[in-house]
Amino acid sequence: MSEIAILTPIDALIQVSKEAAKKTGEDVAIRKVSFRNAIAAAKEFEKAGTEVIISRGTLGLKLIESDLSIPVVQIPITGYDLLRTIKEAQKLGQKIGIADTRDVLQGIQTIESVLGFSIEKHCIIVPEEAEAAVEALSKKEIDVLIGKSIFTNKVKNNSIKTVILTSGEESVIQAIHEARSLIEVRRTELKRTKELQAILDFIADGVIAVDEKGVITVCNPSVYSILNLPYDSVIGKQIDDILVNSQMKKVLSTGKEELNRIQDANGVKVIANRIPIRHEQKVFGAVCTFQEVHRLQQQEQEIRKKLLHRGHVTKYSLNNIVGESEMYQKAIEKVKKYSQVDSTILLTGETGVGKEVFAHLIHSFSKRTEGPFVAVNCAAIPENLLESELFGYVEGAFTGAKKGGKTGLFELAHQGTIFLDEIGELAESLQAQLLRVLQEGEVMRLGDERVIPINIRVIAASNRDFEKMVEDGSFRADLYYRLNILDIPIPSLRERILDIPLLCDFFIKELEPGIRRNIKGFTAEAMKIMQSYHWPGNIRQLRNIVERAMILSPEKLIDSETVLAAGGKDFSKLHVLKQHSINEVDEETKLQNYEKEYILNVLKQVNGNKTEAAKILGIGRTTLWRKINSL
Ligand SMILES: Nc1ncnc2c1ncn2[C@@H]1O[C@H](COP(=O)(O)OP(=O)(O)OP(=O)(O)O)[C@@H](O)[C@H]1O
Repeated sequence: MSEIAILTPIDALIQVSKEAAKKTGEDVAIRKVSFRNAIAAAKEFEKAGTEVIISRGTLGLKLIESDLSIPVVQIPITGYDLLRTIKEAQKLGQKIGIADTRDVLQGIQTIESVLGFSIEKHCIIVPEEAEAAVEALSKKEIDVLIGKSIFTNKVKNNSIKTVILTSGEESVIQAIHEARSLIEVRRTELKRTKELQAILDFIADGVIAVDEKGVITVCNPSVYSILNLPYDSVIGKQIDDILVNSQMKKVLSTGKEELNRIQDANGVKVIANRIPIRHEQKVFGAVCTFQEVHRLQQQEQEIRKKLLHRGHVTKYSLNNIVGESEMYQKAIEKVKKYSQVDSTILLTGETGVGKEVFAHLIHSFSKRTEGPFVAVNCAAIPENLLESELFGYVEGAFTGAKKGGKTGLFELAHQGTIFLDEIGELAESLQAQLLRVLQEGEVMRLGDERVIPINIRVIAASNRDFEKMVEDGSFRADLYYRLNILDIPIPSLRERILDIPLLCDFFIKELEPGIRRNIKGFTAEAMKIMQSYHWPGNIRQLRNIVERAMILSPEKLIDSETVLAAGGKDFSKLHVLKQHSINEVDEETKLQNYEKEYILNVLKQVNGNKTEAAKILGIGRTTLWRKINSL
């Protein structure tokens, strides 16, 4: 189908159009139509794919005003057409009259001055004035009437000759060129509209635009899904009928943008941006983009998880923790029960008993398991740094603050669990801040005034005696009660010596690939030694000694000599014990005495350096401090 079609009732123009089309090289469909069937014919062309209709005169106007959705180009009456027609009229008579619209008559005025004679002119505005125009010109005793067919048809006086004013080849060529440029412009526009449509269809944000009266003109699919509206149901409607409290009318009247506003949109919490659309200082519409807060939080969570996939996920499950003793199993039962609720948990127990392992377990059993697990050792980070680590900061909050600021660990734990190890070491000022986080469920970055709501579960752990700390005022009582909603005391290894063989087997298997020694286990005597030690460093210390014994052992079975060598200074007193037969001595007193002697020995060796001593003993500095105090 031709992209351009010329429709006209004038035979002469059909012929001219054929010649013109040939000269332009365009494939143009040319059809003779009557006034009555012109619109139907144009629609047929439109349906078949024609992109522009060309016509002229009153028929052209009729097509322009019709409901065709493709453009109509008018063939102009050029000065050349006028000149040609006047020359023809001169051959028929002396006094020439013309009836036409103002623009055509203006062209006549220029020609009159060139030709040196005047023409009677009658200006009309609508075709219905044709008859009156002809009558008025007749009264002026003209010999020839120049005009379009609607005028010449109306001449009743036989003495007046007529010449139809029509467009020549040049004018038709001009119209064909115009039609071609229109096609190109429309195609570019269409491409742009399609691109824009694809963007609007694809983006997850809801986009809604209104005109200056608040009538919805654009609405993308996300709007329907976020607001739960039937598809395609809002275009042409008033924004306030669709979105309660849309605030769009306010933006239209003030011309001021509104950014990052959290609001309720038909029951859905969204974060919205609204901006006015301006042209030459005049607001003629507004656009609103919005996102679902819930979705935003989910995405944020995903990003956080991806950025932090190392270190902020749980490492332990029930498969890699060992313990069959009744006490230990009771603690595990508590883990399973408490993990189902969101209340704060306090884990207590000596260093190395597995408090962090328990925290991981609680997280993985809880409904937060897909969220982050953030572990913070409050004793390992200096007090002045801990605040900014926990709460984060905004750019410029203090000298040395990173560009762009920093997300705090509380924020990073959003939708997950934060494990605050060694909570007993938390400075007083931070104790107050932590209490606020627990009570309000929100944090504020250093240097910022904005409050960030967070949804976290707090697990705290300590090997300190909280009741004593609360009593002597070094730990806030209110914070202690807040943390201690649910408590899980984890038994020391000393209290579950029956688990020692199991743990030894477990560590042998775990360490084997790294050490590359085929170790089968411990001799009975060696195991007895392991079970008679008081294990101040608990499971962590046991693991270290098993590793050392595996390396030192000349045989597949680790014997007592190897165990004592692996235990080194830790086990030196046990050597004596072994000679006495371990079962004869009262276990408790025996262990306490050994521990005392042992600690003093180590301290002596390192000239009283407690950090060094704690390292050798396999216990934390605070545990060592407590033990020295009770010597
Ligand atoms: N039940 C268990 N089975 C196997 N290994 C365990 C178990 N409990 C703890 N461990 C191991 O013991 C070591 C110490 O555990 P963890 O760090 O959880 O102790 P902690 O009580 O948090 O110590 P601290 O008070 O010094 O921070 C880790 O290497 C852990 O893998």
